[in-house]
Amino acid sequence: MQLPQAQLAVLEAASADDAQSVDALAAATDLPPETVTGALFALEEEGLVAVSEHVEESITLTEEGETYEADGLPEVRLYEAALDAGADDTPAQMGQVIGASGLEGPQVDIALSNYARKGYGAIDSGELTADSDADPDSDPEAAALLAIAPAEGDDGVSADDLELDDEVVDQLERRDLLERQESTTRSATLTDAGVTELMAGVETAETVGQLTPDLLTSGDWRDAEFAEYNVEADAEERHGGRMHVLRRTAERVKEVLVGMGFQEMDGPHVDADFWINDCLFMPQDHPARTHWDRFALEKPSHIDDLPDDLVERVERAHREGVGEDGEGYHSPWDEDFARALALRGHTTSLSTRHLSGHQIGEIEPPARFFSVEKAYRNDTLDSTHLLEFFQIEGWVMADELSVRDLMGTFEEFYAQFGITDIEFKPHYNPYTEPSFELFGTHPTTGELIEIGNSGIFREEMLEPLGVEADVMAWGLALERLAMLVTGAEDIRDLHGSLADLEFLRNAEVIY
Ligand SMILES: N[C@@H](Cc1ccccc1)C(=O)O
Repeated sequence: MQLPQAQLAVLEAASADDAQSVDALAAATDLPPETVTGALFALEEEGLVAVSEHVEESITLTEEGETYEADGLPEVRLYEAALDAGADDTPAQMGQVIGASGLEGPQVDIALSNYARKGYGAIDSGELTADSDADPDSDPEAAALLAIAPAEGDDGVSADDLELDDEVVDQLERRDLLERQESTTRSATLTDAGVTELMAGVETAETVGQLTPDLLTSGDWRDAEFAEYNVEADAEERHGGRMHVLRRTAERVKEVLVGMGFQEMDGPHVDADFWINDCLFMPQDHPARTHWDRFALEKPSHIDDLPDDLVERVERAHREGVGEDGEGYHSPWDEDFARALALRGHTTSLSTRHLSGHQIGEIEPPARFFSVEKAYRNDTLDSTHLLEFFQIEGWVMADELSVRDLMGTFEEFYAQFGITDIEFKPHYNPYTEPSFELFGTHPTTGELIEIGNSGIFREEMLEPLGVEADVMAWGLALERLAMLVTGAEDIRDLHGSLADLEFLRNAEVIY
């Protein structure tokens, strides 16, 4: 019989008695593991080898798990401090024991929530007792951490080898102290037919793996035997470049909005407070206008050019209000304050610029505009907040708009991303009445997350801008939409210096 070279090499390296793994066969034949796997599948099809698969679970400690493996579990450290404080005898002040334990930050909560569960003692109205029978040396979770901790150079241990208690492992997994991985190993033995063929003598068949220009020009391709493709063979993963999930989500959002009849707005990232806040009837002493939220510009610090007539009308709206029963804010209004430059805290500055007629000329109703652009806020970074983020800004100008139009627009928009369960909550903005926040359900955590803010622009804002029709408007968070669409649980996985490359490589934007 004739076999392609790789298959023959694998057949010769295989044994009838001992199952050999792909890695062992790869080492013996000097072939890459994926070639060996391919050859094995072909040989199995010929009935010459039997291939068995073994799914192995391996366990590794997370960074937090490693910390506790080295320093002790927080609840054990708390117990030890409690014993030192004599809490096995008389209850001790919780604050003191925590101080003495050296536990800090989130570890304190972790210690407290595991302390009673694991029988180390009780916590009651600020006092802590220690159970003198508890034995941290036989803490099963601590023992499991030790057993799993890798020896130098090891990458993960086989779960089977460890003989760990399933419940303990589950518990540690819930605590995010370990991770499980599964890998499939294949091994092969010669079948009787394989042995027989080998004894009868197998020759190398000249097979061609790749069609070359030579084969084509010489005409040799006519007689060549081509190696078969094996689409199931394991192969090395290659990661090419791809468009970032956020960028892809943004592109998709633009397509959807253009499809819904919207036109795109453009405008400056650094803008005068006038356009960012004053035109929105935001009082100059509003807390969001202080340095806490705002990235002010030092150079230049003020805009040169504002339309005088508009400044005058906006000032009047702030001071006196709009309409017969207008009241205004009774707070100072200062033009210099309105001229100050900052990184825009929302892209609603683009909407005020456009609605005023000063950006692209007068806009007549009905009109629909949007932007998907960056906004900047001096927030505290956490799993749902970044200092800069993308807002999906939009507005519709028409006669007789109602809340139903607003809700219907969101339902139509989010449905394009498979999100059909958005929820609305009444909200307050100085520039809209009524106002709504939008929430979506996170696909994996099930948590409700805020995805946007919206409303119908009020008279006090529209009148100075010279708009007579109704305008409904919104600012939606692109990152939050991306979280709902991709299942990302932490916004910092998406962008910034902590971005999760693995996630970015594999995340899909489904629509
Ligand atoms: N500017 C608001 C969003 C918004 C825009 C327009 C109308 C209502 C709300 C925000 O950043 O949250």
